[in-house]
Amino acid sequence: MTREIIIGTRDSALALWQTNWVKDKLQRLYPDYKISVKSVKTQGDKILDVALAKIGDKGLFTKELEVAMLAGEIDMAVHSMKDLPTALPEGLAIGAICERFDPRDVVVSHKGYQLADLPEGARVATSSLRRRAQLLKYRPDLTIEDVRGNLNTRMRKLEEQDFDALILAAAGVERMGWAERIEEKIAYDIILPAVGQGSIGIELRRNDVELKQIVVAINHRQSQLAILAERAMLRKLEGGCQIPIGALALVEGDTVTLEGLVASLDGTELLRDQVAGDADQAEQLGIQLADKLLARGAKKILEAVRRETEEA
Ligand SMILES: NCc1[nH]cc(CCC(=O)O)c1CC(=O)O
Repeated sequence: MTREIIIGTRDSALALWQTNWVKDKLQRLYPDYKISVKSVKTQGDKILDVALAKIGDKGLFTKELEVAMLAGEIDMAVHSMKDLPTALPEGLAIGAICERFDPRDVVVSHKGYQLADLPEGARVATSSLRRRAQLLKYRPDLTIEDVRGNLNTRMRKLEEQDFDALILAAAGVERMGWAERIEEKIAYDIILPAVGQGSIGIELRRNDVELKQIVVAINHRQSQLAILAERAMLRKLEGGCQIPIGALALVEGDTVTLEGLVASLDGTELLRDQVAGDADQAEQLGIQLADKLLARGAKKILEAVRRETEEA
């Protein structure tokens, strides 16, 4: 007899889209399994009035799902890889990393602006310290405004609060069906994405051998190597998601090229570097890049950021 597989997810529209995408893929490959979806509210979905940087506890969008998984209420959780902390709880593991979508950040603007033609002092909305730092490095005149909430809420606030532009991940905007609202896909030399951005991952119980064998079918090797390299860099730098750290690994044939960045909150100090090497050394490359950045002074920048975000 085949068992039922219960997939846990947050209940935001994007999370549900992602979960159904995974469910459909699995159901097509394994028509005999009954696969169902159960939604769980996470801290990150409940606390909507506080800036992310201030509540920047690791696993804000994932913890409740992990608790439910360990309790056996769900069998696996579908996450945006960028929201999944680099250290997982004892007993859980990443079972698959699906093919990455476009990792870039994008500009959405009801006024039709791209970054280069935003007027002096324009108000740009993002709650990400990584985006803020890089935007200020590129355009120190911009006013960065905090915006919280799921994608629907942020899109609404763009117009309600009359921001000039809103920065979001291409993957989320496109999954929500809003591709035509994108004014610009931001080049990597202006904004390096978040670790894991654009990729959907599956977390499961380490000892669930049957499910592990099922989900590897939707693992995408190149995306997995890229994201493992990025996560190894992040882990070594000990940054949560609310620290100005960016990364992007590209895998071509047997080679991984990994670029990474650490910045101060105002973008005035910004270290960017890259390493390249063998794809089967992806995680070592991430550590190598972190070491390279640390040798250039990343530690001082990160310590200052932690102090400043705690004070804020
Ligand atoms: N932190 C929220 C979040 N988590 C994942 C995505 C986008 C989808 C993805 O990166 O796979 C978003 C929205 C955004 O940053 O615009």
